[in-house]
Amino acid sequence: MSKLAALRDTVERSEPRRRERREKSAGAETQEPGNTRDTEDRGKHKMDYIQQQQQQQRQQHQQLLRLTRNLFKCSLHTPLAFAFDLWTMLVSVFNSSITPTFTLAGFRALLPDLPLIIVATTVASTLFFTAFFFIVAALKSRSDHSRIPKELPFVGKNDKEWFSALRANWRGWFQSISLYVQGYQKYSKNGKIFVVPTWTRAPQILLPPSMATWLSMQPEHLLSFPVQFKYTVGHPHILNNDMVELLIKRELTKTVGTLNEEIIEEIIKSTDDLYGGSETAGEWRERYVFDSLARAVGRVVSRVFVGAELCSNMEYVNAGTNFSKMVSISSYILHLFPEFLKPAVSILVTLPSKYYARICMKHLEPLVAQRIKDMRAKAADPTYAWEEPNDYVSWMVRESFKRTSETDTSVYNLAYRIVMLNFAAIVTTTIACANTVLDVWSAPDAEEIVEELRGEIMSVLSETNGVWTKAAVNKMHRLDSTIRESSRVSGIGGTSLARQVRATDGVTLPNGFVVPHNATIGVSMDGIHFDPENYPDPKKFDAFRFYRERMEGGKRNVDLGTTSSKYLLFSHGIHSCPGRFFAINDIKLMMGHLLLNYEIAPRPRREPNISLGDIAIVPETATMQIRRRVKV
Ligand code: HEM
Repeated sequence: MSKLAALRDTVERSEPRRRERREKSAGAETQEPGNTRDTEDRGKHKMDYIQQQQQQQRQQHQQLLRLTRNLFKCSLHTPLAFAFDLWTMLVSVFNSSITPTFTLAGFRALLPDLPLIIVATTVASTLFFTAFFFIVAALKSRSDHSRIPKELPFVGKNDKEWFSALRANWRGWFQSISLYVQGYQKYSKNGKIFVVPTWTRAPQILLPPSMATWLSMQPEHLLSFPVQFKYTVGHPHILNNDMVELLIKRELTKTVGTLNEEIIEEIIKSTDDLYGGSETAGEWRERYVFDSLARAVGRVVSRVFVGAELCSNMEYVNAGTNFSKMVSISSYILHLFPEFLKPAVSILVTLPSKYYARICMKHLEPLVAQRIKDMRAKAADPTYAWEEPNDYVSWMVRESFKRTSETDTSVYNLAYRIVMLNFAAIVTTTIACANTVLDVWSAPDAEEIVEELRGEIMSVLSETNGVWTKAAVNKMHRLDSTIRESSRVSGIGGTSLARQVRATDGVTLPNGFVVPHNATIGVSMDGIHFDPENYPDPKKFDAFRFYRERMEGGKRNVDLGTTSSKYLLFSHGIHSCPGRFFAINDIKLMMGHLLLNYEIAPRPRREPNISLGDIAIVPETATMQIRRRVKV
């Protein structure tokens, strides 16, 4: 019997039973309590009725399962059948009802078996695309590997294997951390250079830590960050422009601490919405760690970027987060293709990020246009009844008044800068918050850590009447140490200071070795962060490690914002993250508020971050049990 015939059979066989059940249940409904004479009969009848209902529900579930199994088997049959199956499944899930399933399945069952030609075309095209993808990946990896100087040791590649370059890249995709740490121990510790494969990019040449400071000081025209914004984001005139970074350094960093009242207000609103306000005290809720924090962080960061009104529009906030995710995903996909195919492939793979950028722009363009109008009106007439908000949009518009080019003045270009600012700020800050929550509340001594942190925060805030002043936040050294330590052990990826050689003649390293044009270089961040010479017992999450170094070791440069060749979360040198002081302030405020106002249940284990190539992804399925604390 063909699969489709099997489905038709299931549907037909189930129909009389369904009719019978419907009749029974209709009868039961009319006979229910009102039709019985005495109380005993009524009670018995009610019990029967409930049991009947339960049994009916059980049968419906079983049928749904059986039907779904059959539908999936049939999915293999034809693409058209697959589309129907998917639709049927979705309807069933959303309606939690079996009726539409039967209707659609019945309709599906009426379809004739589609001709063999369609089945053959589907199979042939799948095989063709798989073979095409395999050949493209094999050729690209071979060409990428051939550009690496032969004399450098390669970790994770065996030249004697068939398709050695492709297989090495595969290892670079799934075993990256062990390769980075292995190569670091064997070569970097001895001052030598080595190479690691990456599935997506060309193999990366990793330099010993002794060259990290040199690497961090190289100018952009020699070595630059290996991004593909050309394809993933476009708008080169906006990206290759100084305005975003200038305003972060000149305005945003200067205001860190001064906008804490607004930031705390937004933190309170967003955490009340997500985790419950004081009226819910004591009630446990289960929340996804990453997703819920992304919503809160997106809102908080946006308060300073775009002001009080737009920051609470969750369509805008979520679109900003999704834009960042989709740009990263499309970049990873594009890295799989050779340069000449990227323009064509990018049209398809950037559709999701373009969609989210459009949602952001729908809100940003009118905001920027209105701000320009208001600021001009106020400049022309100081009595104009309008107060300029102290946010990134105002700083940007004021800066644009000093400039003349279309890139720096058009509403579209100014609004798109905010989209890119979100890209740099939201996901990175969320990762740091999510890692901290997971590391603290999964630690064996979670309760003691939380008690000490609460004690510190309360003691500092008692000196400022509960106000989160800049000085107060700076005094929270235990909190700072906890976030820094979490980012050391959990981090954002396996390598740091990744740079592509732009100089056509290559670049000469401090030891005289010449790295060729277009090669990618960097340092093994995992190796450095897990080196026992840098951090005793390096794999342990030791929340107060840096606090002790500060208090007992007399070290002053161990706060979260200090970068060094041994601590690379924010990179190091001339390209170290300019937004880190703003990010750190936000993370401390967010964690401080959670610690003081919420209780998070200790977690049985810390789900490991997922290492994909050179990035570390916080497991999005990790959840936390959280409740509002009862204040005494
Ligand atoms: C915990 C949060 C954050 C982390 C871990 C982080 C990390 C980084 C890293 C590793 C880089 C690359 C530096 C390099 O080229 O080697 C970077 C660059 C950058 N970050 Fe951040 N960042 C964070 C938050 C932010 C925020 C909140 C903003 C904006 C307000 C921001 C704006 C930027 C910009 C504009 C660059 C590019 C700098 C350049 O090209 O020279 N970042 N960040």
